[in-house]
Amino acid sequence: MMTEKEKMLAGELYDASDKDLVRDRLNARRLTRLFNEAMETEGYRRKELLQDLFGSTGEELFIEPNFRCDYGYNIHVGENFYANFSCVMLDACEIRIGDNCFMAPGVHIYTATHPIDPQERNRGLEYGKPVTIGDNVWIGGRAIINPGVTIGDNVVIASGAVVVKDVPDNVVVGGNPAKFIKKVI
Ligand SMILES: CC(=O)SCCNC(=O)CCNC(=O)[C@H](O)C(C)(C)COP(=O)(O)OP(=O)(O)OC[C@H]1O[C@@H](n2cnc3c(N)ncnc32)[C@H](O)[C@@H]1OP(=O)(O)O
Repeated sequence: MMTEKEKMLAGELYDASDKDLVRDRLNARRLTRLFNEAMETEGYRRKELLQDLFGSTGEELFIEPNFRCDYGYNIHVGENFYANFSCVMLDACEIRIGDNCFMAPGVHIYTATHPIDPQERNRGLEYGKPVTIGDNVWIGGRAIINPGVTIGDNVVIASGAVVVKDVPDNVVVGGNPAKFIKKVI
């Protein structure tokens, strides 16, 4: 029989009140609290805390506090990752981000979702869909990346975009829902 964690990672309905998942979220809250409280002069400690929190990282990464996530271990960022203030990543499923990706303030990435049917939703079960972001992606301020979205390489997401569908390589998209704006030369 699958554990609740295995179901969560497989994108199946799962019970988030499962004791192992509660423990894992508490650990992520502890690490993010320590990260968010670390002094601006403690760059090395901040980086170590992120490396403990995330599933994998490159050598170079910098996140401006405050940062929030659910589990941390489902987040994989490539080389040279940067996120500005108030980034939120709900990582019930994997969030995979390539190399040289930059996030402006207030970017939210969600893998977590709930059933549309209220009866099913009220049973307390939820599920997730992974998010994948390619290399050389810049996400503008207060953009939201919805569950299940894949973003290609060399993409710019305009500020305030709500990305609900996959985005191909080499384009700028924006708006709610995000649509093609122009090609990246
Ligand atoms: C780590 C950090 O990033 S911190 C920096 C924080 N800064 C930001 O988040 C800024 C993000 N920048 C943007 O959103 C910019 O508008 C960009 C990069 C998407 C586009 O900039 P430019 O290439 O200069 O495009 P330009 O201003 O000419 O606009 C092109 C078209 O896109 C539209 N557009 C521009 N920005 C947006 C937006 N945020 N949402 C929707 N449409 C937009 C314009 O209205 C224009 O449409 P039109 O051709 O019909 O007139």
